[in-house]
Amino acid sequence: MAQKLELLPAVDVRDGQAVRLVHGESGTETSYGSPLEAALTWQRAGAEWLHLVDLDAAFGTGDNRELIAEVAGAMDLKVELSGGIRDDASLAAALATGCTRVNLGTAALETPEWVAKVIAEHGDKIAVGLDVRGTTLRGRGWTRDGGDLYETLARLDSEGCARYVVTDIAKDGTLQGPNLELLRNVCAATDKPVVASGGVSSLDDLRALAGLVPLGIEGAIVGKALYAEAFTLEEALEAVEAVSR
Ligand SMILES: O=C(O)c1ccccc1N[C@@H]1O[C@H](COP(=O)(O)O)[C@@H](O)[C@H]1O
Repeated sequence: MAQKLELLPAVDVRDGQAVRLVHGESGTETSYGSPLEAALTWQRAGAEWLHLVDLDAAFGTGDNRELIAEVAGAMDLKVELSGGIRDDASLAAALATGCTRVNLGTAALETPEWVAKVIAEHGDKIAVGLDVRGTTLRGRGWTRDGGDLYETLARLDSEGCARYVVTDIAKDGTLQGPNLELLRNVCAATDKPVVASGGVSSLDDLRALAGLVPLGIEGAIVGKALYAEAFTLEEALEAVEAVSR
């Protein structure tokens, strides 16, 4: 039996609300109400993971730290926490939520020494989010260029980074399908597991990602497709289970 693709339904929080953005652009929010209710909905549907993002912290427009801690604390499932984790204090607050791992974006581009240190200290509790346009990384709410994808990947690999969360910004929030070519290329460049993010629109997209598990794709973040009810989480879990049988 092949390894099953892990599914990570996303709850992105802006100004206290669960939202989805298009291309990660501030101002494109569609609101989906209470983040806790959204997270509990995915948990009740059988999710094993939650991808929980503090978008205000990522954009530098404040934070939702207490709410994020409340959501993470209410979950029985595994939580991957992202957004604004850039120094010792924000990392300590993130880990104190009891999350399974954190996902660092901007810090990996702007403070590589600190990221190397926390990778050495925390091992697989640290993932790095590689958020790209083409092959150029973007940080600070995806508003600033942050270097070349493959150079950064090689550096992080050499520092022992445990896994990567790869987002094609051009696909994120668009329901246009994941960038399979990018994901194949990243998997070819690292031996570490890769979580795919951006563009999932259908069960066929999830089946295509499940087909990349042997290359190193470990999981897929699903956002807008679930909120737009393109399929249910139960259907998604069944679809990836079927590929692994
Ligand atoms: O998830 C989004 O839609 C998103 C949009 C714009 C910016 C960030 C976004 N998401 C997450 O934020 C972290 C990066 O945060 P930081 O740079 O470490 O502060 C990234 O990993 C995405 O998961």
